[in-house]
Amino acid sequence: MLDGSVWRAKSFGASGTQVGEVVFNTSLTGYQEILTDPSYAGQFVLMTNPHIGNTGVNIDDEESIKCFLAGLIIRSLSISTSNYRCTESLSDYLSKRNIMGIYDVDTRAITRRLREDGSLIGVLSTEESKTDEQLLEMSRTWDIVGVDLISSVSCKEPYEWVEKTGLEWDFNSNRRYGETFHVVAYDFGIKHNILRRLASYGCKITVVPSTWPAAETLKMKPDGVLFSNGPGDPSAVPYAVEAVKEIIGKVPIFGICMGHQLLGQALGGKTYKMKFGHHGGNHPVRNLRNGSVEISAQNHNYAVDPESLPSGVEVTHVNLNDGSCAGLAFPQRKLMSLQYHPEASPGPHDSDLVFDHFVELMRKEKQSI
Ligand SMILES: NC(=O)CC[C@H](N)C(=O)O
Repeated sequence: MLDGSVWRAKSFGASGTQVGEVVFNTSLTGYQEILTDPSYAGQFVLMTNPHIGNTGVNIDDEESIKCFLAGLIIRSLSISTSNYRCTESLSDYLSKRNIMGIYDVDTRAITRRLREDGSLIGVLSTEESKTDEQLLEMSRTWDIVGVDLISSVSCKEPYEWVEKTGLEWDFNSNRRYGETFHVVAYDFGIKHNILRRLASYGCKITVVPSTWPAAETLKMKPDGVLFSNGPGDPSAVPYAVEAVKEIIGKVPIFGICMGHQLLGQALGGKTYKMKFGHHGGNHPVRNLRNGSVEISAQNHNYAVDPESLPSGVEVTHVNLNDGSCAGLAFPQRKLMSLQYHPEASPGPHDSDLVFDHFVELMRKEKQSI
């Protein structure tokens, strides 16, 4: 890693040499959804839960069309899989997708280091011919800051999304209205469960690429626009901030994670890189409007600086671990956003009703016209 440390481990999945940013994720389970979350592009995910692989993988839990992350780092790779939904072992799955994994490495020691030093660039290699010094040099000359990662994970053409959450997994199906709202969803690396939850809440969705012009979006006369999650540095994608700026105030808006950060910038605020970010399914967040606490799923390395926001913008949620901004609203401009993941997948479902709040925002707007 960039701090000069070298860790010996066993390899599984693909072989080769890969560079990326090392982050740790504290989720106890849900590794398949984590592997297919496009927001991990350019990163190695280190799971702090030591036992990974015991439920295998299945065909339904994919959060995108492929694994975009740089690789997986775990303590112990389960020698067997036991789950009625399992169709493949984790190891075969990673091999087929050409993703590197390592195990039998002291993940607790690496996590402690990341907590002290912050996220670090690392290199995974199975190539005996490469010296430690060569690998360390790769970690010194590669960076994730300032790089546009959303364009490499976004869809290339618009498409419609209709699939809802399967009934056996829909724990919140009582709050539905039978009315349909057309949402244009910007794909900065969108997780499928955001689309499924919106569909379950009565939305007809058109997913558009990250570079889709705002004018084209407005021509579609959507009831609302969603700005999705996505990988990397929000300051590296000024074209997306411009699109957000052009849409603000014209239709109801919901931003999630990267979408929230782009909204923060479009409103005139600043984002900054956090020391080691938030990645896990156990982050307490306080809703400042009603005082309630949600346990949330999170995955981000950047955050919006609330001090930098203009007046009128309300901080609606704070992360209780470090006090950072976890949600915004600007009622006059019909927008709301969360830094974390209400769609979970994986993670707790406490925040699911925010999709209902977005639908409410669209309903009010429709009634007022
Ligand atoms: N999940 C996301 O959308 C992540 C947003 C951004 N890439 C960050 O790391 O902060």
